[in-house]
Amino acid sequence: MALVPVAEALERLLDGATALPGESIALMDAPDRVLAEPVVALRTQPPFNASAMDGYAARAADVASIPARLSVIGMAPAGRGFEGIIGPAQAVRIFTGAPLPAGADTIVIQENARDLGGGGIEVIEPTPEWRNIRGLGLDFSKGDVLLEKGRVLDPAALSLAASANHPRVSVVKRPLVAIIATGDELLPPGSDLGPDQIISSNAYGVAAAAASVGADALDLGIAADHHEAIATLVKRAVAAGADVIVTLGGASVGDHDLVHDVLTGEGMTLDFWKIAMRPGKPLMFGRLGDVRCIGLPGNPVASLVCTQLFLKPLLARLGGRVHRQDMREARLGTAMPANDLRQDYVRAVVTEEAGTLLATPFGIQDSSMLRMLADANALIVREPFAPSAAAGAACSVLMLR
Ligand SMILES: Nc1nc2c(c(=O)[nH]1)N[C@H]1C(S)=C(S)[C@@H](COP(=O)(O)OP(=O)(O)OC[C@H]3O[C@@H](n4cnc5c(N)ncnc54)[C@H](O)[C@@H]3O)O[C@H]1N2
Ligand code: MOO
Repeated sequence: MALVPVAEALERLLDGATALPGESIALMDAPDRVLAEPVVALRTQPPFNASAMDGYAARAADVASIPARLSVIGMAPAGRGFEGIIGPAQAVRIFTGAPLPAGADTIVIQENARDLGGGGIEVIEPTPEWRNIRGLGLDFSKGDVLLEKGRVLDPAALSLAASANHPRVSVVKRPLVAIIATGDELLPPGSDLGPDQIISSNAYGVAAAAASVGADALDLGIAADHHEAIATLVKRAVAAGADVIVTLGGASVGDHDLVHDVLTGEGMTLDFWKIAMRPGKPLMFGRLGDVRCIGLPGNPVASLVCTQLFLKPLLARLGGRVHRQDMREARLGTAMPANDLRQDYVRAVVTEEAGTLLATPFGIQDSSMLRMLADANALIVREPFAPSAAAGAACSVLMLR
């Protein structure tokens, strides 16, 4: 079977992936969630003409020129408006946020008034009409669409939704990705290892990547290399309502690489298996009903590079989010040989020198080497059949952090 080009593999994997249905949640639980429906104002804000300052509500005609002496006939704190009407040469002591009393059409800030005692004040600064007043509906009016569907609920959006009188919002369900590690050699971190065993590491990075695009991960642990063990965890993933099942390892051609057979046995329709990419050639993708199944290669670096390139965009889509890879132009720090048919993602360190990014690849690129991946901050992307390139040549890099 010909290897599927990376761009085509991504297209096929994302085909038909749209935001999951909405769910209603309390606003306090909604930070960083994505709106499934627009937020429409249930009220007008401010709901009355409001004082923007502490001072005196007055008639502009009385305070247009100074000196102006007024008698204070009442008080209007926020939350309790003055119920009378302000007449000529009268004022009401008012505080920020209080409704403008009837008859008043300006606010004299208290710094511009002197208390004369006995209920009188003298205004010492002329104050024009409508000064220091927030008009009815200055912020928004009932029925306004305040936040569009797809908006990520950042702090300002959350406070706005609250202000519009919504205790709950409808947000896109968080995608659920079930993760199944496979391999007789694997044990969880903290284990006493036998001589032929290693630690199962891939699920941790995959789960973190899922969380970084707003998805939930369900770690189903490690299945031994036999059909029933893997099938049991696949069934568990489906029963848990996973939107995506990720298997780790067992995707290649070895006698113990059972993932394909198990998944198809459970009803998966294979879309593609094996792509023109290094690392990550054994990547598998299929659909089990509505559940997308991604078979990640076992080699840890291949697992995580495929997660970056395929799983994160898919989960972002399902979560109603836009995901862009952070691609930059750089210069090669060292020469690179010609590439073969697989698009290469070369672990590298990118530094900035005099405004130019310099990408220096690591000398060894074995896809088992997690330490080098953790030391890398970027992947140099080499197109299939790219010719050899000299140090200083332009290159594309995918920034990882
Ligand atoms: N004859 C061929 N052999 C291999 C090919 C090939 O095309 N022909 N492809 C190679 C490539 S590329 C990769 S990548 C690996 C991936 O194969 P699998 O997906 O079947 O992975 P495994 O064989 O199960 O494991 C490979 C390697 O990774 C370790 N591993 C597996 N799972 C985990 C985990 N959860 N955490 C940490 N490490 C894990 C496993 O112990 C192996 O060392 O196949 C090549 N072979
Ligand atoms: O995907 Mo494999 O990791 O190319 O080594």
